[in-house]
Amino acid sequence: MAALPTVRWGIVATGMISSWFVEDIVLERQDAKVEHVIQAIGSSKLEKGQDFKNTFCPKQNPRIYSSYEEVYGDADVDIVYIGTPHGYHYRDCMQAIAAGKNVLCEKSLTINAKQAKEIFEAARAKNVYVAEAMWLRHRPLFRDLGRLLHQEKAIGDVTRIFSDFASGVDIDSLPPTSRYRDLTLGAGSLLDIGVYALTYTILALEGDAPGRSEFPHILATQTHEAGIEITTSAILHYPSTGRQGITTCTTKTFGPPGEVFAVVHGTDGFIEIEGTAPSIPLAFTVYSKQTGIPERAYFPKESFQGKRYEFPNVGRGFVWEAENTALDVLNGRKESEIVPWAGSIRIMEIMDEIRRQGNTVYPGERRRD
Ligand SMILES: NC(=O)C1=CN([C@@H]2O[C@H](COP(=O)(O)OP(=O)(O)OC[C@H]3O[C@@H](n4cnc5c(N)ncnc54)[C@H](OP(=O)(O)O)[C@@H]3O)[C@@H](O)[C@H]2O)C=CC1
Ligand SMILES: O=C1OC[C@@H](O)[C@H](O)[C@H]1O
Repeated sequence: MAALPTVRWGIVATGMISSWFVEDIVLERQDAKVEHVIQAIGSSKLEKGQDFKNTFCPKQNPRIYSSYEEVYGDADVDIVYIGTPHGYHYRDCMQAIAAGKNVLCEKSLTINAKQAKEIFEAARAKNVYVAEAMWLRHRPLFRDLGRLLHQEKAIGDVTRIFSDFASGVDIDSLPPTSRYRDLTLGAGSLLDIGVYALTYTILALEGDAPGRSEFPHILATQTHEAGIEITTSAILHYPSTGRQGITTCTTKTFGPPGEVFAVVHGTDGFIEIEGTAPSIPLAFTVYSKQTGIPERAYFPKESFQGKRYEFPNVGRGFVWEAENTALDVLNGRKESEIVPWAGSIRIMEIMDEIRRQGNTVYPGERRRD
């Protein structure tokens, strides 16, 4: 069998998400298209980096550094994966780009749209690849959902969507330095989990070209506890199509596990999406409109069999993102088709407007009325 092309990752930060990502990409898979090498690990402490390697990629032989800058300076690193809290994404992306590195950076890409635009401008100037690690967009479920909605028009023309991400975090019990509490790290439910609920909304309402349609009218409200935004509700309305979405998120409670977290309605039916969490969707069901009885165009759900599509997870679900990103870099692309720059800017702009209305301001930002 021909050897697989190799991509050499530099991992920046050794927190939870970096461990999930690295464990997944070193999984041995029959259908792998790329061999992922963990070339370097950068951490605030050398011992943390060493422990990380021993625990999450024991068969790899990375260089372990006690700074992120050394990862950026390592000539054998093809792409840097940034797993720091969102408050540091701008700094870390800019430093990696300045060193000429390709970058895959965790969601939310930045704190605001201005920072995201500056990152993309810097990447363009340096001719390097940058993408936001919105792993949801790389999942086969998400791709098939988009195709059914917009190419096959399985529910006719999309008219609206409800989408939610509820995740119970006992913020009070966490130390003030936790990324769920520290505003300099980007604490708040919208940037942490609302970004997923919005990703479904944008897929449904903006179609396959996120960020290229008109900007929606937005009506939003946010609740804060001890200065941290813990609950957001937003209505998005696209005037030219009349499409509407209600997008909500909260860190105050868990949604029912495995239950529906988003529903998309169209002129000919609706689709329910479910899974472990909105970031880990596992199935959706398409319900079609009944014809011939105009006043009862839909059966009550209990007596109606929808068509269910299931999508098993592989590992934790990061392999698709890692593989698509590696192939982009190996093929010399500078931008992901799946998570394009315009899409990341659009979602940051929408979150900026929601935060403006909700009065959520991060350090270094000016309050806008
Ligand atoms: N795609 C997904 O499903 C998920 C994505 N995420 C995203 O990943 C990012 C990180 O989240 P998560 O891994 O949960 O966070 P953690 O707190 O677990 O880890 C963050 C790591 O960043 C480094 N770091 C640098 N400066 C700081 C600082 N001042 N305070 C704390 N940590 C710092 C540390 O690594 P070191 O000491 O090694 O330098 C730390 O371990 C966030 O942007 C989040 O939105 C999070 C969870 C799931
Ligand atoms: O990306 C994420 O997905 C799962 C959540 O629990 C986590 O807080 C968030 O960062």
